[in-house]
Amino acid sequence: MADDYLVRIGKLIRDARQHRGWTQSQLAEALGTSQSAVNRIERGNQNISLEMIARIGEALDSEIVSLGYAGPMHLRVVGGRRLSGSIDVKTSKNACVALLCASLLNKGRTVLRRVARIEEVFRILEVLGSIGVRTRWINDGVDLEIVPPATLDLDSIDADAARRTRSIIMFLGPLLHRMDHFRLPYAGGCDLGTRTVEPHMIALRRFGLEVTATEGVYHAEVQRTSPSRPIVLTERGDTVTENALLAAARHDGVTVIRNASSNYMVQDLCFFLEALGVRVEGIGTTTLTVHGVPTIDADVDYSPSEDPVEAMSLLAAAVVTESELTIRRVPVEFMEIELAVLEEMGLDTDRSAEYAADNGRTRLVDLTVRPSKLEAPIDKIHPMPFPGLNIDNVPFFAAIAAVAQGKTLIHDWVYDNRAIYLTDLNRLGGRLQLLDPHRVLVEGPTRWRASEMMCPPALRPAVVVLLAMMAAEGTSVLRNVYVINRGYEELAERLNSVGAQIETFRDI
Ligand SMILES: CC(=O)N[C@H]1[C@@H](OP(=O)(O)OP(=O)(O)OC[C@H]2O[C@@H](n3ccc(=O)[nH]c3=O)[C@H](O)[C@@H]2O)O[C@H](CO)[C@@H](O)[C@@H]1O
Ligand SMILES: C=C(OP(=O)(O)O)C(=O)O
Repeated sequence: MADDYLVRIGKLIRDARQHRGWTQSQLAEALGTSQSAVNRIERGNQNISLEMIARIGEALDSEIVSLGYAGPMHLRVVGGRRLSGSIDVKTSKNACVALLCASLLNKGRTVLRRVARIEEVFRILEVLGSIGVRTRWINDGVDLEIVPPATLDLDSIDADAARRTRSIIMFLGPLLHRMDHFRLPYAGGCDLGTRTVEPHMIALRRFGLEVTATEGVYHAEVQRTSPSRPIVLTERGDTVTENALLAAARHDGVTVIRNASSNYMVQDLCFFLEALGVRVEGIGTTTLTVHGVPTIDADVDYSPSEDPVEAMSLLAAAVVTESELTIRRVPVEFMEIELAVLEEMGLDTDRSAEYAADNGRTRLVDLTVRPSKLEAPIDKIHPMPFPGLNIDNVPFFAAIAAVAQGKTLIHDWVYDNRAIYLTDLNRLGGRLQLLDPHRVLVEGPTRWRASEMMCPPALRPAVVVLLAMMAAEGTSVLRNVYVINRGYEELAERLNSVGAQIETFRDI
């Protein structure tokens, strides 16, 4: 009976694949598996998980095999287990989405290596596909190839996919060189309260872009012009700096951008622009001088760097579970303040010699974290633009502070909502007091207890809750984890590979 079931599913998959006009190899590539595995699945000779059926359904865009995909994904966590061994940091969500937007600058073929297979990237790929850009996973689903068409079809844009990301805003910079008027759906992303796009508009206006916003749509009109003096960003934001860089890259002349972010994703974008033939001076500083080139037609191959926020997440996983864990490929320059604060709190770590990331520029180390007796830091934890403590790393200090002795004040001055979500840790035994929407007082140490709850609607707080569940004895359930999958590739599976016990399941 069981075998018969597999044969029937296999036939459904074969029919859906043939309906799509794909070979077994093409489906294998989309799934990051081998042609022989697809062959076995189609003949009913391979046990197939609901997860795999869901992925096939997604790849083939087929309702027939989308069983298990339609419902949201949940996690069941058996906590109280120590982690051990080593785990690699993947490439960053924030650089990958910026580089995908940047590929729109290039007439030629862009290959991005080891791109994180995360929902945020999938949404941007859906948007790119809908406007005529050819994208495919190559080399067993590890790398991405992107080939834009001669003319983009913005009228067919996948608005649902676009609205689920904030990164779509970075289409503005490249598009202003390709068309005189266009429409884009409003930018979405995590629910972190109001996030302004005004600094983007102020910067891009200098290139002749005017945007009016009505009913969920940006209407863009372009009368190309040259910024006659340096562009001074009103905020040192990451995506606004990237948008200004994207506009400057194809602007025929030299553009100076002041108060630029020098954060990791901005640096990766600068290195990529250099690979496209655009000279950028001042990388790593707050003044960027861009020598634009009006036409970019290059076959380019670039490797985005590792994610400092994922590195911080894995470090926090080790700390809250009191484990010894080696986190490999940590982009150490973008973790320096975090590591200095943790050292003051008493965290015992060991670093390997530095080595270069595949982009040849970013410095990496392997970091071993050991179980330590932590004390609350004397000063509050608060973010600053790079080279300050990364805003996306702040939530992880809530989990770490919860296992330290004493009271830690966390001050997230940046986002309206993110600190509030951290109080979800109280449902797992945490003692966090919300002083106001931006400040949380965390008292440790914590005796975690298992619980069942919905994921907070913001990526980092959601992962923080997951980490606390990993520390809590017993079985916890975290419901609807799309928001985690937005920024982390197979996080549960990877944590399981170092000793966690996390099962994914869905409502059917
Ligand atoms: C795709 C991507 O790369 N997303 C990152 C990027 O989003 P992004 O660049 O879109 O960040 P925002 O523009 O939303 O800026 C974050 C918040 O910081 C405030 N702000 C920022 C800079 C500044 O000098 N003054 C100021 O007040 C903004 O008003 C906003 O409330 O940067 C954020 C802040 O590092 C990160 O959390 C996001 O993960
Ligand atoms: C806030 C974040 O991302 P985004 O800008 O994509 O919403 C994040 O990565 O934590």
